[in-house]
Amino acid sequence: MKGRRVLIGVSGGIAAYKVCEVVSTLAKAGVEVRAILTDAAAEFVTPLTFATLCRLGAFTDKDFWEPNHGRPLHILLGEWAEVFVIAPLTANTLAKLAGGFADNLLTNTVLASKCPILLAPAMNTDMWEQPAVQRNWREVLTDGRYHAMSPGTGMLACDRVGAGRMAEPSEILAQIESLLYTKGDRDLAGKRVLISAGGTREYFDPVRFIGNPATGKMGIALARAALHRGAIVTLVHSITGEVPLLGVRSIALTSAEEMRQAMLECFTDADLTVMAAAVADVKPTEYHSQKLPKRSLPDALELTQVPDILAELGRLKQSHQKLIGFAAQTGDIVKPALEKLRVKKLDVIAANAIDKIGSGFGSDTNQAILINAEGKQVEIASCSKLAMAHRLFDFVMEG
Ligand SMILES: Cc1cc2nc3c(=O)[nH]c(=O)nc-3n(C[C@H](O)[C@H](O)[C@H](O)COP(=O)(O)O)c2cc1C
Ligand SMILES: CC(C)(COP(=O)(O)O)[C@@H](O)C(=O)NCCC(=O)NCCS
Ligand SMILES: [Mg+2]
Repeated sequence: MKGRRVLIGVSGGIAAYKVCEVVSTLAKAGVEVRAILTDAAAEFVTPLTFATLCRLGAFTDKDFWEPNHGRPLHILLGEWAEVFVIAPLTANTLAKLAGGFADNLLTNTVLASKCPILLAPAMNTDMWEQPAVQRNWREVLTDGRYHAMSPGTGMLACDRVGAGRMAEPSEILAQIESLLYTKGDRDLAGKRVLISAGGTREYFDPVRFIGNPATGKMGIALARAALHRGAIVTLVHSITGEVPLLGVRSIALTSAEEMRQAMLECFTDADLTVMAAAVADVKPTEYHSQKLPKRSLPDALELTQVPDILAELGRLKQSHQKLIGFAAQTGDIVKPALEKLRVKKLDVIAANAIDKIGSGFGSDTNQAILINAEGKQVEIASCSKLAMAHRLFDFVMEG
């Protein structure tokens, strides 16, 4: 994202305080950031705070009317931006966007720009659910230029729990990264994408299990990337902790057998399936429903093979469906990946060197060699898992 240009529009809601973190994270990643504040936004967070975090400056309506910019400020900023983010988006500014109004720097810059615009509304539940607000929201989204970060449900600043909570900074940041990558293109629009994530656990009593270090980060990145490209996404995951993905159908489970059932159920409808989960290959043969006392623990554990989900999906695959696998390997990664691609009838495999620094389990970055059924290979150098997800979808869509 280094050197890319992101314009942040802030309208007047209390959620503006969380956008400081978005700006700070972008600036630290080397992104060129500028901010526009409405007069109401400046009541919540000062332009000085945003200007300092941005490094490149924050602008208000006072600047809009200054005669010394050379060319009009809204034209300069509109032409400069590669991605425009409006967060928080107030009911008031949303109404202006829906109507095409331009009575301040922020809304003039919207009309004087052509880049994709990411909208993150935030407001009290009664405000959000107002028919006029909902009408405006539907109206703006008919314009493909706008990308929605729909608000979530949770605790609001008025001490109420309900809809209207602004998307979290981490989600906004992820979608900015996607928009910089795709330039707003939705090449997976209407496609059903099924993704598995995380590492399964095979318990032999209520507290002890066979597992692996997978965290689900690659699968979550794939789900985000697919969602940002317009897909209808289902995420089947065995991840401990919350999966905060709004707009993704999420199925939580624990064991390989549960994952098998869920994947088989969802697979029929899927256009594209990516198996990013690390599924245990074996499970303890016996399960004890009560915790075994230490003294009763066996010296050796008898194991049984678990069904190979990916191979089963490969056998069920129809010609219109695409199936993508991951091969987490150490040492020579290409040879075993090619074998897995062929045996399991995959369309694409990502050969993943898990013994390299900044790659594989738990890390935020990844590197891989992508291989398709025709034998084409592309090496992807270390990048964020979200960037890896986009490179993978590009590779699949290019054929
Ligand atoms: C304390 C306080 C909190 C507010 N929070 C929100 C909010 O979360 N969402 C919203 O749409 N409006 C909120 N408003 C109302 C807007 O600030 C008001 O509609 C303003 O005119 C918006 O102007 P702008 O869209 O130009 O920024 C709040 C107002 C106050 C005084
Ligand atoms: C205000 C806030 C950003 C607080 O988030 P936080 O709980 O993570 O600190 C979040 O609750 C939110 O996005 N709320 C929607 C806007 C809102 O509450 N407006 C005021 C209602 S009167
Ligand atoms: Mg395996």
